[in-house]
Amino acid sequence: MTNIAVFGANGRMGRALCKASINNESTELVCAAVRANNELLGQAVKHFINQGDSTVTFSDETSVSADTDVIIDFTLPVGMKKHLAYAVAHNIPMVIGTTGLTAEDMAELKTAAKSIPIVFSRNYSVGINLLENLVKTAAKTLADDIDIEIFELHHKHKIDAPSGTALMIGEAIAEAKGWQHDEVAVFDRSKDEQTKSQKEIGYSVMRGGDIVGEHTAYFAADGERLELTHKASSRMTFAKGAVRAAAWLHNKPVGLYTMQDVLGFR
Ligand SMILES: NC(=O)C1=CN([C@@H]2O[C@H](COP(=O)(O)OP(=O)(O)OC[C@H]3O[C@@H](n4cnc5c(N)ncnc54)[C@H](OP(=O)(O)O)[C@@H]3O)[C@@H](O)[C@H]2O)C=CC1
Ligand SMILES: O=C(O)C1=N[C@H](C(=O)O)C[C@H](O)C1
Repeated sequence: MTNIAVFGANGRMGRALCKASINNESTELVCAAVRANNELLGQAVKHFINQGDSTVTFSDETSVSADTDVIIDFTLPVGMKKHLAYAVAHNIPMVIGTTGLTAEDMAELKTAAKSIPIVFSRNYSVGINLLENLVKTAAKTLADDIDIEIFELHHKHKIDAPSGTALMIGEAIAEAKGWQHDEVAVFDRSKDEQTKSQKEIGYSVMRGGDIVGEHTAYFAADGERLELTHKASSRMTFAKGAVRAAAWLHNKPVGLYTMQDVLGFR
């Protein structure tokens, strides 16, 4: 059994993670942590997530249950870094899904993974992790005159853009092509006064309503176009994946892992 503490437990993903931790037969939710000023402190989690059989109450993120085996964090970069420091200080493995991280944030995460085991993925669905491998095959197989674009759609509350998943897909394509992602990523064409170059990965973003998350990688040539699309229709998909990652991570050696490792894809 893996005892899980969910940080940011009142968030959209936090709620789904609490539910998934309760419902997975290899895991138990032992702690639902929120910020010290949160009005939910002390209230029963089961009422909040409509899950009848948990006795856990919301607790302060600075004092996590002593029997925690793995912390899960889907918050914001500033929160994630605070929670990462807590996990390192208390020697607790961590599953991280927070997106919008800078290169400096990633460097911090990699340093932390030298003292605790960490799974970090910008998408915990099985489908996107398979898509990551499919786009690599497409990028390697298709001729050099292909134009590559990534389009993502998310709900109106999402802060970071492009999504972490879109960047993950773009980075996978760049790696397969032998390109430096930073050199080929194009986020804005509004000031371009010339046509695109062949060595580009263009990103487009749509935000609206309650869209859970959709990603398409386009490989467009003269005369044909390949579109590889993934559509998530429930946050429980990501939550179940992250809880699966937590159970997998429990008792693993120190190091930085991804969902590709959890799924046995590499
Ligand atoms: N990797 C994946 O598969 C997925 C990743 N995500 C990512 O997960 C993250 C959260 O998304 P979502 O649940 O929709 O967002 P929400 O806005 O619903 O939740 C954010 C949570 O983070 C907490 N938080 C924010 N700032 C801090 C802080 N400084 N310290 C502590 N806690 C903080 C919030 O607490 P409070 O209410 O107190 O502000 C809240 O609980 C995003 O980065 C998103 O991109 C989402 C889905 C899948
Ligand atoms: O914020 C979200 O909702 C999501 N964020 C992740 C991302 O940035 O890729 C994953 C998923 O698409 C949902």
